[in-house]
Amino acid sequence: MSGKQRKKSGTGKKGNKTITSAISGLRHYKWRFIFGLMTIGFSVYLALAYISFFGTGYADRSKFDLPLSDLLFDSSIKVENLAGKFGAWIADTIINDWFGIASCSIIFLFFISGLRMLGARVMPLRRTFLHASLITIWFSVTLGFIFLSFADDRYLLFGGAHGYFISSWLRSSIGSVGTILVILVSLISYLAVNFDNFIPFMGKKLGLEGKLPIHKVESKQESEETGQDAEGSFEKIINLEDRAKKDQVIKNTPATEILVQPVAPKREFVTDEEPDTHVELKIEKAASEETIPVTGNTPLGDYDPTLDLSSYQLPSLDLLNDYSDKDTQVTEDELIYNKNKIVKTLEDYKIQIKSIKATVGPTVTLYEIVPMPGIRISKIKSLEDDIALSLSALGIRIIAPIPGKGTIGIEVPNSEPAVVSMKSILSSKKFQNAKFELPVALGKTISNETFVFDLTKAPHLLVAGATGQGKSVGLNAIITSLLYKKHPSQLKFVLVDPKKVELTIYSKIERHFLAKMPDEEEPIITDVQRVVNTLHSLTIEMEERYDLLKKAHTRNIKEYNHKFTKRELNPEKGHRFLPYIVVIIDEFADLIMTAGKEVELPIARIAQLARAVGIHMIIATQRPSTNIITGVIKANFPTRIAFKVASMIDSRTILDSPGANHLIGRGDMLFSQGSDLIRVQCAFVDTPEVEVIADFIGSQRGYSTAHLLPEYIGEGASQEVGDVDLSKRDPFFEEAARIVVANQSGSTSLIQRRFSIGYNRAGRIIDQLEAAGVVGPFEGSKARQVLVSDDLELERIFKSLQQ
Ligand SMILES: Nc1ncnc2c1ncn2[C@@H]1O[C@H](COP(=O)(O)OP(=O)(O)OP(=O)(O)O)[C@@H](O)[C@H]1O
Repeated sequence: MSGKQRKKSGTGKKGNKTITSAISGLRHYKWRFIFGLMTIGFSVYLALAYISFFGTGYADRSKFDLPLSDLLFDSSIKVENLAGKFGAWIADTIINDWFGIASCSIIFLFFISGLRMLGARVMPLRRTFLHASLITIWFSVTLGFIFLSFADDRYLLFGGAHGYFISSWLRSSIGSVGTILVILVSLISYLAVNFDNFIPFMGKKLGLEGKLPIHKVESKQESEETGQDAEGSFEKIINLEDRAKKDQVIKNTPATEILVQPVAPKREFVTDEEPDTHVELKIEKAASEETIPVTGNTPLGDYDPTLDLSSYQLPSLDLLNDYSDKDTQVTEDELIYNKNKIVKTLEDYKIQIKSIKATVGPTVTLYEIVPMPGIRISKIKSLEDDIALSLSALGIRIIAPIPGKGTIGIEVPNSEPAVVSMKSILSSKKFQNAKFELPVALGKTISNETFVFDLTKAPHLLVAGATGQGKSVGLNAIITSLLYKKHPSQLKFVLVDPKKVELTIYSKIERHFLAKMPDEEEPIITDVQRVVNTLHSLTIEMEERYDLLKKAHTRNIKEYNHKFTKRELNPEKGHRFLPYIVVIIDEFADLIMTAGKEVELPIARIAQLARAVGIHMIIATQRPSTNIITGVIKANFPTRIAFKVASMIDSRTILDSPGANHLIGRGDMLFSQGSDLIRVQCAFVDTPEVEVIADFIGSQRGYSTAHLLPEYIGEGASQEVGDVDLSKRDPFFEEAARIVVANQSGSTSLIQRRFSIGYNRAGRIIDQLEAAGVVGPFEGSKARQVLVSDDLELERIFKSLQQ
């Protein structure tokens, strides 16, 4: 390729990049806000022009035949329309030249688009557009037909030019009666397709009840669910797709069948001549033909936790920026210069080299040398500073020997480090094909390989580094990788950010990915007391999860969830799908300084035990001193990440070895797991990119609240049964007692879940049950013993309480 050609293709690439970055810039929420506002403004203006046209169109009609430029720029021409000359012209165009008075749908569509750009969760655009278009065309033709004979001498064409043209064509082709039939049949078909209750409604009106091919069960369930009558509403049309799926779940059809079922039009389920129950029967038959599970339960497909938010879409890679234009290659000259300097410095100290090999990484190049036999490795190691001096470069690190290779490595920073974009890392095969439970793509290693690790194996992570060296970017990279792989039903974050700036971006994904205690306002925890309470609440969650694991005879969350999805665990007995919980604590030092042991102990306890139940912690600090990263913390956080730190002592505090003090900053880091120490260039993800991702997730349908952690009762709360006043029993008391006896389990969480109440109230009910003699006393984390064995005995207790 000639130099010219190369230059040309380079420019083309750059052009593409400019367009891509411009597009991703436009997706930024601020731009969306501006466009949204402009679109709404335009729709209001159109509405004004449209409404005003009905009063002023007659007076203005002589102006509409003028060319637009004359109309707009000739100041002697005046119009009556309140939206001015342009308004008069556009109203005349959309009404008379297009679809007549039904053109108001265009204004409505603009308005809805504007609201959606502003982030409002109103009607889905594509479906609204489809329905609005069908309704507009129908009205246009119908009005065109009705007012056909007035068309020539009026300033207002009710059906517009479109309606006039189509209806006159229809009338000349199939006559007036044919046209009326077309209009009526199309209307009835539309209503029948989109309103489930239309056919039964018509059947009833025409006295054909029970003779029409309808799906009674579905209609019944639907009206029970919505409380709406036959006519339904537009809202109902647009929710049809979701509801169709939900109905399938209710009917216990196998999951595989649900997924392949065409969702929206319910008429798919209708078989012309068959009785109402046919569809139901067919589904059940299909299910019973499958092998019946050993448990003898009704055969069900695997439980799919993602069905709760079945339309959820993972963020796409387009949301991320590509920083590859900042990619700079290390030149051959630079490599040779560095090699010569290294060889010369070593020779100065009488160290002969057999061979030297360079591996170019994104920010650092590794020179691997094989010394002549008889050279002591410690001698080379001691020359770190001399080599740094001769290369006049900071951040030189000597690895002697490179584990498993028998060579000595000298890492030299590149003169122009490249930025490793998050996009390149997430699009890598290694990450895309990663089969880990919680895959985290961190960056690129020195040999330019994508570095991916499994957080569940970590199982907790300590991140440290001096200020401004890339910690926050690192945390964002971790969160981003998880968001790109996991469905909201599978993962929840607990975010602690005493600085109140770094993690607040994620509050938008509260109803998808965040967990918090009930009654908490803010999803991101910034206050020390709330941190302490949340940590205790996590400890309760951990204990509850251990209970569930024990009851299910499983050893860890993976086995438990597997059993649950295979429907081998009964939700009636308190079993539930357990999402992973990742607790991220930024600025851990601030917490330790203010709350000391109050936070250290629960953190250590969770870190010691929570691995098996799917709770993982990531704590970050800029002050890696021994009073912050204590022995207890260190012992429980085996995986550590060190960004550049100020001193060798700090490096030892984090990694138990020097090295982090020789890093070059800007995301250059050492990843330590067990005895492995890997140098990685952290992927770069900028705050606006994270905002766009959070916006994308936040704008999708989510759960009604954040994932709720168990309520935590402070230490002072009384457990005294003597205080319980049985004359003021909770309204759920009797029902709770029946559940406890039926399940023979006196667990607070069971009651909490059954009645969807907070931990405090469930705890009070349990105390009342204890006072009434239904359950035994408090036994630590174990569920209480149930003292009543059957309903008869329970009824006797209820009677005695009423006396
Ligand atoms: N992986 C990276 N690649 C390129 N540049 C980076 C990378 N990580 C960080 N930087 C640069 O370093 C700057 C500081 O990073 P960051 O905000 O993550 O530091 P920090 O350690 O969190 O600082 P603080 O503790 O003060 O919040 C970023 O604005 C960015 O310019």
